[in-house]
Amino acid sequence: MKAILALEDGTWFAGQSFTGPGEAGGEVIFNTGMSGYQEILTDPSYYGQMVCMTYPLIGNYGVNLEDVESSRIHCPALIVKECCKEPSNWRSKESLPDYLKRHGIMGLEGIDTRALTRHLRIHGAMRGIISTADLTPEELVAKAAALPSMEGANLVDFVAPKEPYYWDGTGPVPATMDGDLPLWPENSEGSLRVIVYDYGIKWNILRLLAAENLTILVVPPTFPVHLVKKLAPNGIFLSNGPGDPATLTEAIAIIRELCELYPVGGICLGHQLLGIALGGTSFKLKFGHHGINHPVRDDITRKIEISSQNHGFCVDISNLDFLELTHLNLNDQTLEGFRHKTKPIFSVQHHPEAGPGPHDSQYFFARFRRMVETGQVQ
Ligand SMILES: NC(=O)CC[C@H](N)C(=O)O
Repeated sequence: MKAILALEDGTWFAGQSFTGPGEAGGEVIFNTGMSGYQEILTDPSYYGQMVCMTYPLIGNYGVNLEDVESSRIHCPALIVKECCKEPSNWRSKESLPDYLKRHGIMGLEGIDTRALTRHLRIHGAMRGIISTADLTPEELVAKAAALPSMEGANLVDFVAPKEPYYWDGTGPVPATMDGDLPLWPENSEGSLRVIVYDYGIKWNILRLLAAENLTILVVPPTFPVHLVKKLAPNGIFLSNGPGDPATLTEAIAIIRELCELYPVGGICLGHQLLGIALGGTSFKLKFGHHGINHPVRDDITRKIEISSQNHGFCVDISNLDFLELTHLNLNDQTLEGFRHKTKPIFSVQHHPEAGPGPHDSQYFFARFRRMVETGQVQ
């Protein structure tokens, strides 16, 4: 079925919908991973973003039950050169088109994804509409231009939990409550206890925190500090998530207080919020970093890591002399991580949990555990 992708700047591409009739809108970005489409689709940080995969054949290993990063798909649409309709893999339970259809997500194929990617690289990520409706490209361009911009978008409420929960190894389980106070999981006295702020967390982060033998209690973005104090955790973790970090003023104010009280670590949106809470500012990157082969230098070990990345914003902490830059992106020299010079606080912009991607940065979780245990960043 014919479908058109129209961008806000007037550019448009004609292709085919492989998910039937429909319409979807959002910020159009590209991801350079050759695989990992299932993790990308279910990563809540992609909420509101239509992802164009630069690799030309997507879907050939199908969809399985294990590779999910949350319980649903968050991208409004997936854009590919060619979608494989007959997957072949021992773990596959469903084809990519069936999976997208079951979740009501648009799939567009048959466009020149290389031309689209080059366009976004030159002109920056922009709003777009994909539609099978009988509308002219000009009408669709006007619709795309009327969509809300990613800059200034507060999207966390669409993906974050409303209530505290535990992680049982495979999914979230509602926390036992005493009034408005969630309780730590049973028999967790004596273990290292971490409160995880969930702004749209990827499950692999929870899997890897749990693998460090940390007891986890996951809470919503505006979980108040007075309840944190009652729970007396050993540390705080701030998750990834969608949208513009600067809009999350309540979460930022909470983090600012928490930094005075506990060891704090963060990933991606969590890193950005931490940077802003400590006095930095955020800005939008031209087309963002979305892929699984981004080189990062860890200035603590002087090692180079190939990392998984997915972010459209970045933080500037250059005027804060109490923070030390620990990680640098070697593609564009942007900030990838920092630590506090005197307090147990550190974070990274990339995704050490991979899901999808290489495992070079997974030491983050052991480093986080050591910080929670010793009160010092090493
Ligand atoms: N993966 C994330 O946490 C993304 C953070 C933020 N929404 C950004 O695009 O920069």
